Amino acid sequence: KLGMAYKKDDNFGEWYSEVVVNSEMIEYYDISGCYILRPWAMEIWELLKEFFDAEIKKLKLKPYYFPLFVTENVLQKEKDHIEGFAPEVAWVTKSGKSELEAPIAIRPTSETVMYPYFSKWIRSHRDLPLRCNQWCNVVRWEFSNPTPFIRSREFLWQEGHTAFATKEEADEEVLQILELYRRIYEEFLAVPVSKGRKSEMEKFAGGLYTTSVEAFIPNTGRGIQGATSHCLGQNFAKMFDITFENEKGAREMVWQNSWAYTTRSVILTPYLIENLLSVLHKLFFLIMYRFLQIGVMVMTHGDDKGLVLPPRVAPIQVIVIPVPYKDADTTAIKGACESAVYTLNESGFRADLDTRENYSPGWKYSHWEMKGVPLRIEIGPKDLANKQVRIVRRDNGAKVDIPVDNLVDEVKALLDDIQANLLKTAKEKRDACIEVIHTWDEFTIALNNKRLILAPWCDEEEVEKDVKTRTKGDLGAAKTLCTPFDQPELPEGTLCFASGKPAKKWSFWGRSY
Ligand SMILES: O=C(C[C@H]1NCCC[C@H]1O)Cn1cnc2c(c1=O)CCCC2
Ligand SMILES: [Mg+2]
Repeated sequence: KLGMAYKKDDNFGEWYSEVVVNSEMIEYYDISGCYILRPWAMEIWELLKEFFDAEIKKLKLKPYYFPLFVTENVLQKEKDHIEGFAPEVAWVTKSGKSELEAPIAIRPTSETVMYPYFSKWIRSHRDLPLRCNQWCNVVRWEFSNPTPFIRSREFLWQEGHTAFATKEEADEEVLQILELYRRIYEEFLAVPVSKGRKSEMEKFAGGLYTTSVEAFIPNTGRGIQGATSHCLGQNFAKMFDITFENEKGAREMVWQNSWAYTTRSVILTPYLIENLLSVLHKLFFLIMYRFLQIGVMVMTHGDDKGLVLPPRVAPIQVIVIPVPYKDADTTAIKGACESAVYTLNESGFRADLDTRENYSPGWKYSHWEMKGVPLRIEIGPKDLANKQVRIVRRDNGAKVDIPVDNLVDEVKALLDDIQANLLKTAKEKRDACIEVIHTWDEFTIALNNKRLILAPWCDEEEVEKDVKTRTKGDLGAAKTLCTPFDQPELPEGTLCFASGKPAKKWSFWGRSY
């Protein structure tokens, strides 16, 4: 399938759904809310996993695998904050024809699976810190409230669960992990994010505080929460009796963190919200595509020709295409292509060639542009004669002829430039959306202009709730996205934009996914 039916700026949701299918990232599945991850998506996920896993091993994280299933009574231990989530929990009630005595839950997250064993394993301060990470799938049978849409139900993630003797150690690790999440976005996906702290209302209810990296999609004017790194305080230690004997022989509760970069996000929500009416008669668009990192990357860099992949996550960084003319020496051209690929692979690049006879060069150009491959190399008779290759950039379409002898250096320079260029462009676009406001009127105007709003706030939860109420609408209410660690100057006497009380901090506000 070539060419896009939808334009990114005209019909974002449809454009997005088309891109992820045409680029062969996902295939829709016959259970709504589930999808098949094809190699073009899984290879990206595996590149991110390779980086993150290596980095957390430096932080002494150990790999575990806990069961998919959790019993009802253990799950209920989180009852004080879980009841809000209860509808999302999927249960196994039968095996074959017979009912199970007691239903068994499928993990929606693994605190209740893990922490009874943390309680058993942690006895003395010598057993600390305990650092556990698992790569797995989780199931959340989510329903997006008013619309009849079923949100996706299974996703992949990594979940880190750590326990320390002191709060200081926990606080430090929260930020170490958050920095890794920032790197995933900015250094791999070339997506700019803001590090900050969630408000009391937006944080994980079971924790002490939540930090997150927040991205923003200019096309829809919506913030998107990236990964989250929570300090749980001693809340779960109390729930699950996770205590240790300290050096003085006294018994203390541990301090815990949990953190995930969840490959989930409601990608079609912008589609849902933006096109609620058209959506209703397009019920077949039931697909919820939750692939946080990758979804945000597609949205940020994609264009009307399809995906644009940052080189550091591109499964193929360079595609080599022979351009034979009728009387050309096709064997020599093919040989030149093969040696170019060989040279690049030997130098550590992910290069491949497309020698399929049944497709024209032109068709191949469009196909690999749709898949977002950062560089295309064309080799025709002229290139062969001049001992050169033609390189075409996917991000800006620039064409350059380079001597075969300089191939590796030129490709390296081009890929580095593309990676930097994608982040720089995305940062400029995101920054252009940021609007600093001081009054309620400025806030509502900025909100309707799809801005990422930076506003002085009194930090009162009642006020946050009030803003949500006052901005209700079919585009969704405004909410706090995070309080950025990087705080601008707050002049004495600055008042909260919503309550008029003395402002305590600058926070990012906006609509979100
Ligand atoms: O999962 C978390 C917190 C925490 N879990 C571990 C990784 C980090 C972070 O996501 C919050 N949460 C979200 N969603 C649900 C639950 C839940 O606890 C429990 C019930 C089902 C739905
Ligand atoms: Mg949820």
